[in-house]
Amino acid sequence: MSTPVKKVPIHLQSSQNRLLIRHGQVVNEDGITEDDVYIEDGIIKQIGRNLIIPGGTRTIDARGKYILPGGIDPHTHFEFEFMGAKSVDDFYQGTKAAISGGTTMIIDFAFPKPGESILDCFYNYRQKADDKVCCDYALHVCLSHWSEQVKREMELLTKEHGVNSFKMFMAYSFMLNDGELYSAFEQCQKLGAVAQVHAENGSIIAKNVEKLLSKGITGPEGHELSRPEDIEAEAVNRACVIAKQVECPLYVVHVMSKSAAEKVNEARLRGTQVYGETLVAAIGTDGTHYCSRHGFQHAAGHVLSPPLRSDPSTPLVLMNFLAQDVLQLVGSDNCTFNKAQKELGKDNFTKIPNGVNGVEDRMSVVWEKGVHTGLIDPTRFVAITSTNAAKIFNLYPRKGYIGVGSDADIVIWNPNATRTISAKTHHQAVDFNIFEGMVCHGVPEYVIVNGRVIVDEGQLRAVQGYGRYIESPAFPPFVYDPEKVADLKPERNGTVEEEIQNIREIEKIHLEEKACSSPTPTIPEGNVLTPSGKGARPEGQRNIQDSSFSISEDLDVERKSCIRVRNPPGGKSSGFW
Ligand SMILES: NC(=O)NCCC(=O)O
Ligand SMILES: [Zn+2]
Ligand SMILES: [Zn+2]
Repeated sequence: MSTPVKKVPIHLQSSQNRLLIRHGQVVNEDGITEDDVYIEDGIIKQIGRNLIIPGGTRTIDARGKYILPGGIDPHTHFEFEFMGAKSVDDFYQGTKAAISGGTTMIIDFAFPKPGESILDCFYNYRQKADDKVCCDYALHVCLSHWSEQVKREMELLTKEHGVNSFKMFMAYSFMLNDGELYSAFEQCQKLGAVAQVHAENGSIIAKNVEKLLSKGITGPEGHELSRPEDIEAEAVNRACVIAKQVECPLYVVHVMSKSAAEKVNEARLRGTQVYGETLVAAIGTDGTHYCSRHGFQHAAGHVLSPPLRSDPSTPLVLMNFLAQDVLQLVGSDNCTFNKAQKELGKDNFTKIPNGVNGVEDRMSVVWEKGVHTGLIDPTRFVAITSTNAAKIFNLYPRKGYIGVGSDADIVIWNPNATRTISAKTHHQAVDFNIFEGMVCHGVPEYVIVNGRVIVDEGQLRAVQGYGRYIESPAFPPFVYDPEKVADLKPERNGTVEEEIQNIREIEKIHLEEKACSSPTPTIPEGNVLTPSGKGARPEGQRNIQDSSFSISEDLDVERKSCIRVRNPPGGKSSGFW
């Protein structure tokens, strides 16, 4: 099977006019300026004051508003067949919802079906997505087993298909063991790819599940009990240790707990090249929703893995970690199942399809919890919702940046407007929203995707098939060569074409070095994504208490009251606790 060639509809082939955005505050991760932005043919052509532009150009007045790089959601699962169900947001509905919330690019995970090769899986995802996506997209590829064939196909995907990231699981039936992780990371390093891990200790989860079910705990509250923080933290630490052995850059997806984030931080301080992604779910809600008093539908609607944490301080702590560069980015892990699909686990929490919404609300919730509360400023907001993803996956400065030569993926953000999140009004296909009722300050009033105004004064006009597959080249310099790129910051008013050229040069050198079997490039130590000093954690915030607990440990009365024991063995009430 060959890569599908995408046909661009005739009405989208010509330049979608010209656009001038005036009087806004242009926000990049490194600063804010008051400038006008002129767009032509989907590309930012000029930035500055008193620009000379052709007559008849549409003008948007952004006075009092921010002009942000469109959000990049590095973690979605559209139309994903998982745990006996298929996620209901497909590539059309999912990307449409993304745009309505200010996200202009998504990176989905191609996950192979049983027996499917990763190459065929990639082709099949292209086939599913290309004609549906309303915004640009890229693909990570999941390794659901390890073999010589997988190893060969990783090379093809990296060299010929623009895949530069591979996700491996440390839990679920398709988890890799430590030796396999080692080999897979080694191959990633050789190819200039980023290794991604779902970090939870699958063997211990299996034991905990067995114990919980035997005690009659079958409801959604069992989900978090079977997967406590320690189990996440242990796997994060192990993945970091393995990555360090082979000097492979590591990206920990969905960091959900304080203890796991601490492990990412410890590894970074030790000089491991590791990046931590948390989820909008983790900073916008918490694991108290698993309590049985909420009823099955509500609790099951919050089930994802790793789970939301019952320690209610977790969202704030994770937001602080994002502020301090302990964590680098926020994804959505949008993997939506309707209430009827969640019912698959009515009698056994292990059968509840794992996943929640987030692609539409990610930007608003991060703004609300981060910028509106004063924990971060708009530049850090841009870094954690867009720029860092672009850097790690080698899309920068084409994406994640407002500069001359960058794609015109732009959001005009009104920090004073509010909206209330609800499943009744969201654009997603799913019939539940984990942020139901949350009032968010900060609304995307205009969303420009490749130069087209798709959200226009709040009105959504998404175009099916308008998005493109974007190749993610190997050896992202921000990951593989941080010292070289440190001096290459694009000039805001200059051109980024030169910058892109520089980056391509660095990639070329790496590829040539690899071809000559030269020694492995050394991975410089420490934080590479933010200006110096930003990553340093202020004194006094280092010893945040680890609140994880073991399922054999006594729980407080409040937690116990959240657990419903069904069919206790021998008809007695459970003596589990
Ligand atoms: N996170 C989750 O529960 N569902 C999506 C699959 C994954 O990312 O592990
Ligand atoms: Zn995962
Ligand atoms: Zn995921």
